[in-house]
Amino acid sequence: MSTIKVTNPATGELVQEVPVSTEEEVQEALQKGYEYFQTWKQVNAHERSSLLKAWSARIQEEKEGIAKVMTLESGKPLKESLGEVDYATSYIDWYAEEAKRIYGRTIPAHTEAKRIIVSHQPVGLVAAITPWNFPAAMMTRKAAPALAAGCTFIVKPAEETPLTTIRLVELAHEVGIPEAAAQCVNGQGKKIGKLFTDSDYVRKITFTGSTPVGKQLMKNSADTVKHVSMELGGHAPFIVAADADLDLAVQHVMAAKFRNAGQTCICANRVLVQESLADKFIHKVKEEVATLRVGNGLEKETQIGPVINGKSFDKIVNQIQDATEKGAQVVCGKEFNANPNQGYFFIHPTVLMNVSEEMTIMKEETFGPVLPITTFTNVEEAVQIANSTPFGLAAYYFTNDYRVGTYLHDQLDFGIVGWNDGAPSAAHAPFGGMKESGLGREGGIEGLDPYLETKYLSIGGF
Ligand SMILES: NC(=O)c1ccc[n+]([C@@H]2O[C@H](COP(=O)([O-])OP(=O)(O)OC[C@H]3O[C@@H](n4cnc5c(N)ncnc54)[C@H](O)[C@@H]3O)[C@@H](O)[C@H]2O)c1
Ligand SMILES: N[C@@H](CC=O)C(=O)O
Repeated sequence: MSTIKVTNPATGELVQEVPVSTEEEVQEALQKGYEYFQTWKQVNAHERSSLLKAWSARIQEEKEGIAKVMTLESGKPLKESLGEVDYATSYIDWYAEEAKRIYGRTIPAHTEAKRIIVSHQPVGLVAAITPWNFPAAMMTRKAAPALAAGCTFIVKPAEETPLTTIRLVELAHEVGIPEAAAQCVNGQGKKIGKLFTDSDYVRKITFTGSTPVGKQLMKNSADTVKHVSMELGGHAPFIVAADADLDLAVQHVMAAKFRNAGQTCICANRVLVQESLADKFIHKVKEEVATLRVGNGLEKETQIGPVINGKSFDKIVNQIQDATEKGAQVVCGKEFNANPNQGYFFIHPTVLMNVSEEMTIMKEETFGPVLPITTFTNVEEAVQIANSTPFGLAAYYFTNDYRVGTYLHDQLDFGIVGWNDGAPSAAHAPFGGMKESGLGREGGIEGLDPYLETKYLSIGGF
């Protein structure tokens, strides 16, 4: 039997081995999900809602255990893993309520002889592929709206972090969500992704991960014209205007950059500070970064865990080296504590100044605890730098001038905009990107639409 070896990126130790689903098992699961859809879609919305609420409550009962597993497989500090369990159940709670609000409408007809009615029905079997950086929340924010809408659901978690997802799916079954309505298969992304996209049983692919993989999934979904939702990479600018509240901006850049060791798709990836405030800002950030404790996520005082694997470690180190070779100065950081042979990968929080647009770090997502700072002279220039990327997920700006704030809101080509706010994620708000950062929204009322078909009924003969 082939297995995935799940290892702890803080120690390199084996956490658990997980059986890889065979092609036959995946096909069987897809068929089961497809067939059961006919039953699940008829379960009334209030019952689906109650089952989702029971699932959320059961996860909360096991919060500590789930968080520990999450830390072991992802390296995330335990406090953040506990926070992610809450974040994950907040999606289930939200869609448990939304399940009861899938309304239709009537449209005034153009003739007395007709009635026009619009209703919604679930799209069918939904196949999800999820990343390692939020192994609980990225799954529940797909599973909860899918199940709420009446879709059946199958997920393939990241190879690095399958354990959290497997447990959450088991808990769904424990509370009575039928096994065929929520399934989990495990294995290599490319292989299982192809089985998902090739399958006629699957009506929708929902993915969170890198942009190249998202593009491939979209291409592969074209032959069967599947619905797709794509939550892909980001390259968030964090703009600090001259009039900004400095303490607030620094507090929020710390959260927006260093959460999960910089491994979130909405992490601040480029900091743009107006020239007159730059020295003060850099000084304060340096002081704050110096207080961050790097270590094993299970240790109570740890704020920055390891990065997920050697590939990620190399990418981040290369970005730092490229920047320094091209003239960036290291304000603090550039200490590494990694041993590829033993399988652990730590990068100490690093702040770079004098970065410029030709450096790789200003073009590519970092997914690590590195904060590059550049300056701008006026807001028009800040917008030009911020928008000069194929990505359009999150952008942040700090200003107390409503004219500057409104201008930036209007000009920035990003799906999520934080004005004096570096932590915009919430289950009740639409999360998603423009341009190559994705398609569709997760969370909020918008997060249910991608799981619903619109059906228009025209009744004649009146
Ligand atoms: N938007 C996000 O939340 C997010 C999350 C994780 C990674 N990323 C980005 O992706 C980069 C690399 O991380 P990664 O390699 O783990 O991401 P990835 O896109 O390769 O992996 C994410 C998921 O996709 C699966 N996958 C991989 N190749 C696939 C394929 N060809 N077909 C179908 N599924 C496939 C993986 O098994 C995993 O479940 C990061 O540096 C970051 O830029 C973004
Ligand atoms: N960090 C994101 C998800 C992607 O990384 C969130 O805040 O939900």
